[in-house]
Amino acid sequence: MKKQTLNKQILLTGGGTAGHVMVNLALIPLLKEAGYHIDYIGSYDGIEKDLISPIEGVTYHAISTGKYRRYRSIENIKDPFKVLNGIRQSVQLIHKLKPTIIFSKGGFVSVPVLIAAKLTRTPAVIHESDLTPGLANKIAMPFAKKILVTFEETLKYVDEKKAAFIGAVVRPELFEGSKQQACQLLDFNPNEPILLVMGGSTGAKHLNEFIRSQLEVLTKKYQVIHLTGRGLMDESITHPRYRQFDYVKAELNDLLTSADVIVSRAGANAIFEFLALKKPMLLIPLPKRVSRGDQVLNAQVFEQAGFAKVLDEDELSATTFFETLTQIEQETPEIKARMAKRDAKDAIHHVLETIRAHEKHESS
Ligand SMILES: CC(=O)N[C@H]1[C@@H](OP(=O)(O)OP(=O)(O)OC[C@H]2O[C@@H](n3ccc(=O)[nH]c3=O)[C@H](O)[C@@H]2O)O[C@H](CO)[C@@H](O)[C@@H]1O
Repeated sequence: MKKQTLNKQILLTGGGTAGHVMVNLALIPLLKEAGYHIDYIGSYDGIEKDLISPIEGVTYHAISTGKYRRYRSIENIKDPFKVLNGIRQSVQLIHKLKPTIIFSKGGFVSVPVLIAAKLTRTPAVIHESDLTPGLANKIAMPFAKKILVTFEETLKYVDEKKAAFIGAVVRPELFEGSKQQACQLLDFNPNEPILLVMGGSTGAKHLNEFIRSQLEVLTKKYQVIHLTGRGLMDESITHPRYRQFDYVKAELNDLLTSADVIVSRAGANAIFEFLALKKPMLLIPLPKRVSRGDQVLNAQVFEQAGFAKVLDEDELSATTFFETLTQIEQETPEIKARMAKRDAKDAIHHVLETIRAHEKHESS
């Protein structure tokens, strides 16, 4: 009798910002270990291409995608056609690759893939890291088999029969950072305080400009690491106590570990990483007027839990900024004690178990 082997073929998707790729990055090593063939659908030029395509053992497929903009633009008329083309390409890829399951981390690139999943009756599991679901995940929810969420509060926004609260997925390598290595790389003194600024994977122009305007005062007390976002570095600034990077990959764990305090936007992945590494944080969320307001809600939950202090971007001034930083310094032992009590869930294994529970069982 011919021996039957289980065909484990997974199709991953998600992108647009790094936040929509991180869970996939954490998942890929586990999937490889479990013997999956891994394909990834992303856009032609998004950050997911840069982060995923170099990974050995993962085949990256680029498709045409559209995006929803909150402002009037000619692109809003062209984009539905791009999405239609992306659906056609995804259906073709699904027919060719025959995945037993699709896992989506959200972002606009995932919309055509998930519509194609529905058309081809391929089971899909989705993950939402923000407190309120993003548009792509909202579109996918009715036909997803399971919706995994990072915030417990998200359960009230999704179909409770399908949803599971799993906590934050944090890449394991982030726990392996070394302050000493960071200080060597940066030529910083390990005995003096370090403040890290992160504007989110796509950067935050307003936050970047504000930090630069306060550098003289800030660097008197802190050595400053500034992650500006792609293409947003200001090469004209050279200061012995200031280092800027547009986007860091492998060294991120050292840089985060070295920080005594973090000033950041409130992207879901980043703030849970700071929490996992027990870093007190001052959050300046992306305002609701330029987004769907997800970061404002993420930040509120962290403030209520006593993990973060939050400043509205419209209230940001030298006075409010330095007053809030001083409060954080004074309360650091209590903040860290609250963070230490936080139950660290093994979220990434929950993702893998859910995938296994919902995939089609086909033999080859
Ligand atoms: C503008 C926008 O739409 N932002 C959204 C996007 O944010 P964005 O992708 O910016 O934010 P997240 O905090 O979720 O993720 C950023 C990720 O990039 C990593 N990182 C960052 C800088 C760097 O130099 N190197 C690096 O590896 C961080 O460690 C983190 O894992 O997705 C998040 C999760 O859905 C949302 O909460 C944000 O509102």
